[in-house]
Amino acid sequence: MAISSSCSSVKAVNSRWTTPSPSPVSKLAVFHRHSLLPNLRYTPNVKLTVTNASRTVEQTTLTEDHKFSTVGSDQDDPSPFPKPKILVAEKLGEAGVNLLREFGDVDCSYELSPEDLKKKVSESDALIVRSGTKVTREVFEAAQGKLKVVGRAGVGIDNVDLQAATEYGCLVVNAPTANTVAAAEHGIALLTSMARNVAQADASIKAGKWERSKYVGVSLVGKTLAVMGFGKVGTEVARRAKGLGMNVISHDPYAPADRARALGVDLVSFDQAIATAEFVSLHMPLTPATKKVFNDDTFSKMKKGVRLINVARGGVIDEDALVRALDSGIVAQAALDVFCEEPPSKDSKLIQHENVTVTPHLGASTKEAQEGVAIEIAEAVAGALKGELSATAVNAPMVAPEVLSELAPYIVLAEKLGRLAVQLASGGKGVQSIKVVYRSARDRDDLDTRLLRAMITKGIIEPISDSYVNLVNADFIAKQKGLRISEERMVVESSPEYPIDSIQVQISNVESNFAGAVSDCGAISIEGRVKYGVPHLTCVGSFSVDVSLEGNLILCRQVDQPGMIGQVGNILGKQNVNVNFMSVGRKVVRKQAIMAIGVDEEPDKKTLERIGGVSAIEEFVFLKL
Ligand SMILES: NC(=O)c1ccc[n+]([C@@H]2O[C@H](COP(=O)([O-])OP(=O)(O)OC[C@H]3O[C@@H](n4cnc5c(N)ncnc54)[C@H](O)[C@@H]3O)[C@@H](O)[C@H]2O)c1
Ligand SMILES: O=C(O)[C@H](O)COP(=O)(O)O
Repeated sequence: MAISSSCSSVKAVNSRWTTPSPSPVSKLAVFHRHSLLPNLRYTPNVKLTVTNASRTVEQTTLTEDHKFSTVGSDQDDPSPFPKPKILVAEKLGEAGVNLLREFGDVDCSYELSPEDLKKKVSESDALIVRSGTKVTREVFEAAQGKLKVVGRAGVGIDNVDLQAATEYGCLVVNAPTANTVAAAEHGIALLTSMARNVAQADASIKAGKWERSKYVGVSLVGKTLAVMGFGKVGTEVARRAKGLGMNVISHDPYAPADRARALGVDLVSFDQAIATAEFVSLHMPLTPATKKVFNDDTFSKMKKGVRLINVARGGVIDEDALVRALDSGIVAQAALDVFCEEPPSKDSKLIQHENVTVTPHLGASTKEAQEGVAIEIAEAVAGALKGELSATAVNAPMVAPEVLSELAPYIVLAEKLGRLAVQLASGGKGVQSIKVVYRSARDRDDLDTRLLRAMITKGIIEPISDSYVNLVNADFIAKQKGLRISEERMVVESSPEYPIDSIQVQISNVESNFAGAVSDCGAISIEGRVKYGVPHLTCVGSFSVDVSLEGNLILCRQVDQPGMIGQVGNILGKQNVNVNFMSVGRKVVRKQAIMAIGVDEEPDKKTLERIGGVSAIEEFVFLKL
């Protein structure tokens, strides 16, 4: 479905006036106090100090429309806005909870029923979970856009419906590093205890038995371990297994071979790994591609008597097939920390199997890891609520802080250009086809435009719909609305010190309510630049102008003749409308010109009609920024 513009426009010819749509800025101002991607405004040289238990950072940064230039404890924050509500739905380390309390209202409610969870998220800005809570589409539906961030206090995000989160514009962040060592240590604990029957022997002796010959184990030294998934945990398991004298191979289609080689690990194919190894340890994520990847077929390819360790996700194994492989002796033993269903049913054949050792998803459960994870996720969630782009975002592009800070004024420019362009479109066909041209002196791959594209999309969509657009859902919403946004990079000769020379937004196949905005190629076209940190409109159609993008804008197409600035300025002045910028662009002297007037206030209908009544003015339009 294409979107149609119904923005305010006035034509001098027939003086038709349509009611302006409500200002998207006012709609968003409150909302943005604690939301991902605020209505960014660049205030050069503003210092932001973020202080928390683990670090103090000072950096030049963005502020929001309402000039929230400092973020800190309650005492420092004079903001009249309420604190964000953060629901912690599973046990989180104390240090993380304390960090969150400095920033928001924290509700620690554990073991919520799905119904209670849905009720609570509809009142929460952020939700923090571990692996025990299913954050389903229904949860996002129930939140009705209130939920801005889901924080997964751990690595695996298979319990969060990422597609639904993205559709609802909710950022998902995780804590991917703090439990790596704990998980690897648990993997090694399962490997060694399985090889020596520690758990079974312990149960036997507690049952009053003394079965020394029954529990003869196998040695690890010289045996081959296949690490399936050479990521963070897999790497640490490999490192430790090497220390135990094992020969380690690994399968991971995405891991760099040199990283493996540096540890003395050979990267091999899946089939080679499982056919060669005496021990197979699983460390891949649960994805559609890895679901039940260990099944009857793959077990049949394994070395007879193989031993299996799983501290990744239960779902990568077909559990019924594993029982069959254990019964047939293909798999001699299995040590499992994770299960398809958690907790597994008490009478599960797999759990009860005498050759299986189990733990209740304890991989990340060390004091150290839990404190680390809690701090990592608290920082990520608080940062996201402040509008920072998280380094651990799972469903949004990650933008490095230095890139963000450099792009800050261009982000504002991008949104304003999007907002202006869509207000220049009219007619029943609706906006469908948008082209953005970035002119830059930088190399092609040295400019990340995802954020700019998202902000242009936001600028285009928000004035004409009630969708809330942010970096997370911009592409999704654009697609849903039938918008095709293409991007083009043009390398120009200017200073590479600045990331972008200019941004041009073109809307094609649509009529305009201001013919002067239609360029020679038939598309509505506007262009802007950042000058001294301030976004400027520099081109309308094929006319050059130069007006700072602050307040609102009046564009007039007129005969280029003396006295025009005075006449229009007079009309505005009489109504106490302050002009903040004015620029006239023309192609041929004394022919046609475009006058761009930046105004602080919104002129009333009569004032605009008077401007339209000036005889040399052929058309004009009032645009909200
Ligand atoms: N049991 C626990 O408590 C616990 C603790 C931490 C992590 N985990 C789980 O361990 C797994 C690994 O965590 P991580 O932090 O190392 O993640 P990671 O993202 O660093 O590593 C995962 C690796 O798997 C690889 N991979 C993806 N698809 C693959 C495939 N088809 N075959 C082989 N490799 C594939 C990726 O390339 C990546 O290198 C995750 O499933 C995570 O949820 C469990
Ligand atoms: O993916 C993870 O980080 C681990 O599985 C840990 O899960 P947990 O937070 O539920 O212990």
